[in-house]
Amino acid sequence: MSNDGKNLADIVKNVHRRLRQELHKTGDLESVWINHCRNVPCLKKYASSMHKLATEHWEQLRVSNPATSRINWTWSFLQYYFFSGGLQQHRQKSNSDTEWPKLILNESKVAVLDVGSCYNPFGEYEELDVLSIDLCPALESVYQCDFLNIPLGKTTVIDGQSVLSLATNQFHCIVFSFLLEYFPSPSQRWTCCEKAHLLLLREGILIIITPDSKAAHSNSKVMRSWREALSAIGFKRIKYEKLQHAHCMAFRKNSVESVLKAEDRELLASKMYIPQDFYNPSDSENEEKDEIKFTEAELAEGFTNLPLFDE
Ligand SMILES: C[S@@+](CC[C@H](N)C(=O)[O-])C[C@H]1O[C@@H](n2cnc3c(N)ncnc32)[C@H](O)[C@@H]1O
Repeated sequence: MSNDGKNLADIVKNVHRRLRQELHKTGDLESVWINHCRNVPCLKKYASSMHKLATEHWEQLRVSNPATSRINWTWSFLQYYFFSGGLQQHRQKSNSDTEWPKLILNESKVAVLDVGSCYNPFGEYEELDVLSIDLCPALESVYQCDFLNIPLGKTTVIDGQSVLSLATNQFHCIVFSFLLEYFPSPSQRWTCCEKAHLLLLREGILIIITPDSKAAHSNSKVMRSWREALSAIGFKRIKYEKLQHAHCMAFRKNSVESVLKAEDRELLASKMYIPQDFYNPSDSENEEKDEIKFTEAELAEGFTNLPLFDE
């Protein structure tokens, strides 16, 4: 990547690192998050850097090598699932007698909620009816909203450029593209996934994309842990693929909400970890070495556990 691209990536990574540092120092997740949301100059710098990084630098790679793109991957999965019989195949596999509502696609469009959208990358697809939200939008087509704290209710309320509440059981698809690792705590990642489950229609899809330029097996333990946590919420992973720079996953909402006990929720939330959670982020040298240590056996197991398709 050029120097400009590297500088932009550093701005983005430094915001993530600073959030982890603050949490490590204070242990007070709520205050760390509130202070972060109030730091408008920092949010705006992040938004413009991320926008530029994605549209000027990563876009070049997308053009020269489309198979590396998380946007292309998501679109191709949605085409398969909603327009080429994927939904019906998975309904049969799940042995469910659920009737998909007749209005499955309003005017043949898939209703997508893109959380942490930044610059509305899915807005280019006519077949998608996208509601793009972000803590600090880079473009006007994206609405301001803190997904962690947005109330869920019967209707989606939009006021000017802000989303004030979101309707449950409304979306065919929710996208978390490079979102979850922004948060300094596993419990925040868990909260996002629980909310996604409430917002999706039954048989809807949660897409999770998380960056990782290492080989697939090196973080297979982490991806397996996420899969277990999401399964307890009622999501079944129906597709996994490791691209050059990201893990891409599609989870299907297979069941209605399950009632979890408080202690189970705590344990499950802790499963939404990322390797960086375990390091003292004040030692910035660790940042580049942030991988969980694996035994040889775990590495071998990792190879067999990461097929292109799970089913
Ligand atoms: C790394 S960027 C990813 C942008 C885009 N989804 C992509 O794939 O290029 C993460 C985005 O998540 C947004 N974000 C972080 N926390 C959020 C929250 N609680 N609610 C909504 N957006 C959030 C950030 O503002 C940032 O734009």
